[in-house]
Amino acid sequence: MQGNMNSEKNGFKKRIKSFGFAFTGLYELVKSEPNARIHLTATIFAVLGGFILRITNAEWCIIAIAIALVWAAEAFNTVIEKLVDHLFPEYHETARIAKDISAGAVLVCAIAALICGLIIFLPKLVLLTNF
Ligand SMILES: Nc1ncnc2c1ncn2[C@@H]1O[C@H](COP(=O)(O)OP(=O)(O)OP(=O)(O)O)[C@@H](O)[C@H]1O
Repeated sequence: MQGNMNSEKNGFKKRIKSFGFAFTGLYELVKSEPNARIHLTATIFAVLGGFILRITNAEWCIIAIAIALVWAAEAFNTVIEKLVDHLFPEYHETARIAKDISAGAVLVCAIAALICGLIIFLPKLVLLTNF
């Protein structure tokens, strides 16, 4: 029983620590990647825009998914870049292809997020400027 409780405690502590590592990872991402700082700026604008233009719950869900998609793609792209740089310090065709495909994935997500943002915010901005 005592052993169980201890392992649960350790398990809970471990979960908290894991959250800490995950936040450190996000901090490293923003610190080391200029693109991540662009995503951060876009995220702040999207959230502020959401409040100012009073978007609906469904629109918030779409914006949240779009933001998460871009951040996740950028994070995985950075991981791939770092691993590729470690494995192939010199020019290598495999490294080029891996990095280009990974960058392509970010581009696809960013374009989708931009389209969602335009569809949601543009009509509201037009209405706002008309009155
Ligand atoms: N070791 C390598 N071998 C071959 N080509 C490479 C290598 N490293 C980078 N490249 C090529 O250079 C491009 C840019 O790589 P780099 O590591 O500078 O990424 P980046 O443009 O800085 O990406 P990000 O802006 O997302 O950090 C890659 O997409 C790839 O085409």
